[in-house]
Amino acid sequence: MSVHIGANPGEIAPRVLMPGDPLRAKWIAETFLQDAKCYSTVRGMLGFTGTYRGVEVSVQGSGMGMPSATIYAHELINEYGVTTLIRVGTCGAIVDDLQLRDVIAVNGASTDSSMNRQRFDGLIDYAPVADFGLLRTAVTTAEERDIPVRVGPILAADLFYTDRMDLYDRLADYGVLAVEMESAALFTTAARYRAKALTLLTVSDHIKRGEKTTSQEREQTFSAMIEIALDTAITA
Ligand SMILES: O=P(O)(O)O[C@H]1O[C@H](CO)[C@@H](O)[C@H]1O
Ligand SMILES: O=c1cc[nH]c(=O)[nH]1
Repeated sequence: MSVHIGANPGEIAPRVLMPGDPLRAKWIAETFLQDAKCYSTVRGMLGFTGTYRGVEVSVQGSGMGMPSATIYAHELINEYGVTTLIRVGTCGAIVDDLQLRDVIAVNGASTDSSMNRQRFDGLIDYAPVADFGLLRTAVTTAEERDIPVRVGPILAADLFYTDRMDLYDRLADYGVLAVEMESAALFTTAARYRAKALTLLTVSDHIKRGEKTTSQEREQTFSAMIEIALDTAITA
């Protein structure tokens, strides 16, 4: 057992899907995995291992925000030998040509978090990026499944409720598609410990247009993203 994950050694697969929402983890395990078993209920941050097309896959909730996601990524890699982490999250779009439920494959994550400023003494603006092999597999998989996927960069933000919408407009001018709250930390942690990481997101909100999905939809309905993530995970 690690501090925040109640699994015994060997109970977590080398490939892990990471939704922020632990109940999305439960839904993924129950809907997509065979013989899924819950290995951790610590802090209600549920984790499951089962098989997908005969390959062992785990699903671990990671919570909201970069401090929480970093704890789970760190322990999965360093205490359970996880080599592939695929975040399956939700996001708020900030560009006009994204619609609710569109899927994004994230290639890089800008951030307003100070975590990497601490790592590099404020001297370097480190660029957290996705693993290219995972990204390529996800795009190919999506094409094979006929699921449209937008590849591009996002902002990993500390604030869900911002009062600096002007900065979102500026980021959109620079090609940033959407905002979520974990990927910069996930990509950085994976790079630091030589693991591979990717983020797939489903647009749950349009921040500029004020459009939203329900919490039930965020928990239980973003199947296209999960199918791409699972196919990518078992190919990794
Ligand atoms: O749906 P998840 O994966 O939690 O991701 C997004 O949703 C949460 C905010 O509602 C943040 O964690 C954000 O990154
Ligand atoms: O971080 C997030 C996630 C979903 N929607 C948002 O607006 N922000």
